[in-house]
Amino acid sequence: MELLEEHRCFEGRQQRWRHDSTTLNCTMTFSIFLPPTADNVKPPVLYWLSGLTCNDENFTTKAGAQRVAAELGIALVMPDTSPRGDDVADDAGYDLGKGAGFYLNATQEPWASHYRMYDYIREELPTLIKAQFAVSDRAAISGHSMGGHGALILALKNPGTFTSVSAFAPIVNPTQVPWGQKAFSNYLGNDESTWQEWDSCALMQASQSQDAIPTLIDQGDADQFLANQLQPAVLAEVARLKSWPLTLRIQEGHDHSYYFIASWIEDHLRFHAEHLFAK
Ligand SMILES: N[C@@H](CCC(=O)N[C@@H](CSC=O)C(=O)NCC(=O)O)C(=O)O
Repeated sequence: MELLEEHRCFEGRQQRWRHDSTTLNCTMTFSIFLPPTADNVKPPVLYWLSGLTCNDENFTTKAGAQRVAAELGIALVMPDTSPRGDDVADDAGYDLGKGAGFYLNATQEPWASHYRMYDYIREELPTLIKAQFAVSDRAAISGHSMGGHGALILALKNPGTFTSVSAFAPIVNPTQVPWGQKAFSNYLGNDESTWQEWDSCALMQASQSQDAIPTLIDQGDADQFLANQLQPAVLAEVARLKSWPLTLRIQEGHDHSYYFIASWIEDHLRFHAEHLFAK
């Protein structure tokens, strides 16, 4: 691992690291915020998954999460959104290829050799974080848009791994909307039955009641992608039918930007803290 940057931030440390990923078969960069802690106290971790076109720095520099994470004693881990490098397949569109990994494991060429973001976030990155940093085993997950989809599917597919999940303007039903259909047909192929295991609505529909975890979704009503890409009400309806503890909040006047995330991230951190620190 190579330390690329380090900054004091409130009473904690904001760092950026580069490492070789065996899962993704390329060099990756991630950011981490380490809060101040008393000696021998290991903070829990909130994994943040960003959206289309992002890398690890969008959330780090725009969301303003560090002040409250420092106060609460939560470490923040911000991975990149896709594999990177000259030999990694890409597409001219902003919604496919680099910056658009969709947190799944691709099965189709030319994507399959690198695009395994699901395995990277589920296994390789947490293993590395726990080995290299003094953090506890307790973890929660959150994300925005494509990253909200990622957070939801990671939580739904891995019962017991996360204490809680939250999302800002997530793509909840990717099998039914243009962003998801473009990504899934390329990464997974045209057999739509293989898409279901990457769709949070389908996963929640098939979930067991004992696996439900507290879930918070914020959605701006002035979001330009709300009607044709996001539709969080579809997941809220599945949650209602399954008695899954999901709270969907519609935030008046907010769009899809990081100004929206910055406005509500404190609520999400306090929501996760309640569950990360529960006895
Ligand atoms: N360029 C695109 C829209 C790209 C965009 O809005 N990206 C969002 C995430 S969208 C869903 O995953 C984002 O977070 N951008 C980075 C930022 O710092 O704002 C278009 O013009 O339509």
